Amino acid sequence: MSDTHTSYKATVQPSVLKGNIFAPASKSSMQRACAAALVRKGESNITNPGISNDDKAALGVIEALGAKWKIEDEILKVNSEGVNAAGNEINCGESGLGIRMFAPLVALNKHEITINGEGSLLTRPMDFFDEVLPALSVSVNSNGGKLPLKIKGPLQPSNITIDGSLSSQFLTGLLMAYAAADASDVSIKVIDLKSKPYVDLTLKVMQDFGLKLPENRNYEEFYFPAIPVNQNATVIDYTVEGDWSGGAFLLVAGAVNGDIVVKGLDVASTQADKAVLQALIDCGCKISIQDAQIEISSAPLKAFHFNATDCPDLFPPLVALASYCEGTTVIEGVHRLTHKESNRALTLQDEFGKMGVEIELQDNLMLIKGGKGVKGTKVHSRYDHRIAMACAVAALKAEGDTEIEEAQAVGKSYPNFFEHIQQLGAKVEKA
Ligand SMILES: O=C(O)C1=C[C@@H](OP(=O)(O)O)[C@@H](O)[C@H](O)C1
Ligand SMILES: C=C(OP(=O)(O)O)C(=O)O
Repeated sequence: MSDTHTSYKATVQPSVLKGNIFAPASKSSMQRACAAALVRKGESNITNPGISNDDKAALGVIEALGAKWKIEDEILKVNSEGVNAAGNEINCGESGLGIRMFAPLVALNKHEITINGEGSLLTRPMDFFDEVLPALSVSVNSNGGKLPLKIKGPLQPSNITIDGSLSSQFLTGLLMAYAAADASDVSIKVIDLKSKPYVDLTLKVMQDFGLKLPENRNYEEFYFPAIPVNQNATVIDYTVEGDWSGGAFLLVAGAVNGDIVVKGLDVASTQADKAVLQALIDCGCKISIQDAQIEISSAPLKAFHFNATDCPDLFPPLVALASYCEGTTVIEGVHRLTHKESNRALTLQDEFGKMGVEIELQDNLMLIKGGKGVKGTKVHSRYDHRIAMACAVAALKAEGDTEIEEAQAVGKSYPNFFEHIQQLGAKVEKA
């Protein structure tokens, strides 16, 4: 497998896309599957495993927490006896979901374990754990609310109330850990939960792996009943879903300058970023949504309104789309962008500004003044995979070439992104 961390610049020339492409595996689905396969005792066979840096980090974590895994005939086979860390260090790479989902699982161990990460993860907030884990009998020592975290359990589920407004990922981790600890007659109450569909995905994966499932009381309370569950009965077969988050860039590429078919995206998925379909319909591109594939091609595009509060990862592809839509597009949910791999409201404003697209930020609203032409120039990924992909898609119909520095950032979620658009006819050079 090629190294997805080595720095490179990608130069994208204006290109018309044509043909068929499969969306990549969803890292949200894959990372959850890894966690669920670790939690249950027995064998899990995971088809369509992801290969992104975040996915690889998740495999490293479950191994450090006691699971054994191998890839055979393209199927990821995980064997676990439940969470049981041999060592005292865990590294979550650059994955926000990784640290927030695995930290409560790490806390199931009795001995002290240090959790660390890399790149932008080192500056993202983790103070949630300082506040919440002590209420579950876990001692925590963070670096002023940042990584590294030193955690010593074992975590004991109890009735707690948490704040869900910063990220849903903390809840995802607690739900997995409560299931692993066989939580009984206890609930997690959540105030102001954001990114709700991501919690639906967590519950779906827990169900698919036969873990103990809480009752979802209107996203305000998750109640684990006092009924025991046999989490270990059979071999589990799970298929990692196609990725609506990465797929959104392909779909937008089709809408901006193409006539393509994107396969492997399930319209019945609980993934938050499936909502990209609404924006595509509203902007007036040609789109035909079928069970197994989406056909999409360009047409005169018009500005649209979209609320991305619960699907914040759609901001970057939608900004690329809005750049080509006549009029001012308004996207709500800017507050959700501050603590991603970059502060995405500002990085989108800066990098698209270089391409001649004016973006105005009005508190929670982003206004993109589209339809005035996009100019190819030198931009920077800001070490954020979604900024790199947004610039690349915007480059497809720009005037002149676009040079994207530190384009290897795409490896976090979609290492084959540039190869995929090349297969569709995009002229891309990596150097
Ligand atoms: O659970 C997940 O897989 C994710 C949840 C979202 O984060 P928030 O819940 O912090 O919005 C999303 O932005 C992130 O890329 C992946
Ligand atoms: C924010 C993202 O991921 P995470 O929070 O898991 O690092 C993302 O993929 O855009």
